[in-house]
Amino acid sequence: MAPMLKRIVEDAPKKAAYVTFLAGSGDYWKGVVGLAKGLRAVNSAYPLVVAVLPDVPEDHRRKLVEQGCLVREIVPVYPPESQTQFAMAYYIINYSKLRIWEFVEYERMVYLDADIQVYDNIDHLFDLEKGSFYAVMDCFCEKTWSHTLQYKIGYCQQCPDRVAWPERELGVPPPPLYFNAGMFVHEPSLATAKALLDKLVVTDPTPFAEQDFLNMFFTDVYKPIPPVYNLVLAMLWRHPENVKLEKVKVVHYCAAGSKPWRYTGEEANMDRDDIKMLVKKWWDIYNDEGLDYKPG
Ligand SMILES: O=c1ccn([C@@H]2O[C@H](COP(=O)(O)OP(=O)(O)O)[C@@H](O)[C@H]2O)c(=O)[nH]1
Ligand SMILES: OC[C@H]1O[C@H](O[C@@H]2[C@@H](O)[C@H](O)[C@@H](O)[C@H](O)[C@@H]2O)[C@H](O)[C@@H](O)[C@H]1O
Ligand SMILES: [Mn+2]
Repeated sequence: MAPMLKRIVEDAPKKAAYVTFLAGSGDYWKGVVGLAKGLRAVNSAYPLVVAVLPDVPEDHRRKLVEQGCLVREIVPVYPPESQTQFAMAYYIINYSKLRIWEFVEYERMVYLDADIQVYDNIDHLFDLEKGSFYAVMDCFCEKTWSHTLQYKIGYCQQCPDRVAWPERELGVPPPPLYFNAGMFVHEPSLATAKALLDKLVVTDPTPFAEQDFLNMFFTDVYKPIPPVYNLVLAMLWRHPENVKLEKVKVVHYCAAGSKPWRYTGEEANMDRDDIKMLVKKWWDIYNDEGLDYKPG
C-alpha cells in the first residue's frame, strides 16, 4: 500500500463498540433486544455488535438487525476434550466468547452478556487507560460455587475478613482477584486472539469455563472496576453491605431464576422486592416501543 495511504489508514480513528454474544435457537435473543434498547435508553454513542454462533436462526438475527444491532457470525470455540463437570452444562458454549478479540476493526470494546441490562450511561468506560483488562469482582457464595474449596469454608473475596484462608491446610488462596466474565472492557487484537486460543488448547477446562480461563489469562493485567458496572444479583443477599442499588449502573441477571424473559419468581430469592423491581425494570425497557430502533 502507498506510504501516504498506509498512514491515512493507520491514523484513521479506530472505532469502539459494545459487544454481546448469542448462541443457540432459544430465547436469549430477547436479552440482546433488551440490551440494545437499554443502551439506546441511556443515549449511548456506540453501536452494539452481536457475535452469533452459526446455530442462531435467521429470524432471531433479523430481530437484532431491526433493533440496530451489528450482527457478526463467529466460528465456535471449544475447549479441549475433558471429563470436566461445568458448573452449568451449557457453559461449554461460552468459550466462543473468545472470538471477540478478533473484532480488530474496533480498538476497544465493552463486552456485556445478553442477560445484562444497562440503566445508566457507561460510555466513559471506553476511555479507560489502555493496557489493562477491566471487569468487576465476582462472588463465590452461590451454590454454583459448591465444588470449590472457598465455598466449602465460606471464603469470599467480597468479604475477605469473614473467613481467613487457612494457608497451612489449603495452600495458597485462590487468585487474589477473580472477575465475573459477564462484563469486561477489552482491546481486540489478532495477537491476543491467537494467544488466547493457543493457550486454550493446552489448558484443562474448569467448572466456570471461559470465565476461569479469562481470569487465568489476564491475571497480571486485570484491574477491578466498581460493582456498579456489573451487579451480580446474588450480591443483594450475599453481600448487601457492598451494594447501593440506587447507584448501580449495570445489572447482571445471572442468579438462578432471574433471567427476566424466563422469570417465574419461584426460585430461591426470586420473590424479593428488589428482584421483582429489577425484573419489571427490564421488561419496561423491553416493551417500550419508543426505544425501538429507527433507521436513518
Ligand atoms: O443458550 C445460551 C446460553 C448463553 N448465551 C450467551 O452466553 C452468555 C453467558 O451465559 P449466561 O449469562 O447464561 O451465564 P451466567 O452469567 O448466568 O452464568 C449469555 O449471557 C448469552 O450472551 C446464549 O446466547 N445462549
Ligand atoms: O461460563 C461461565 C459463566 O460464568 C459467569 O456466571 C456465573 C458467575 O457469575 C457466578 O459467580 C454466579 O454465581 C453464577 O450464577 C453465574 O452463572 C458469567 O456471568 C458468565 O458470563 C459465564 O462466564
Ligand atoms: Mn450472564
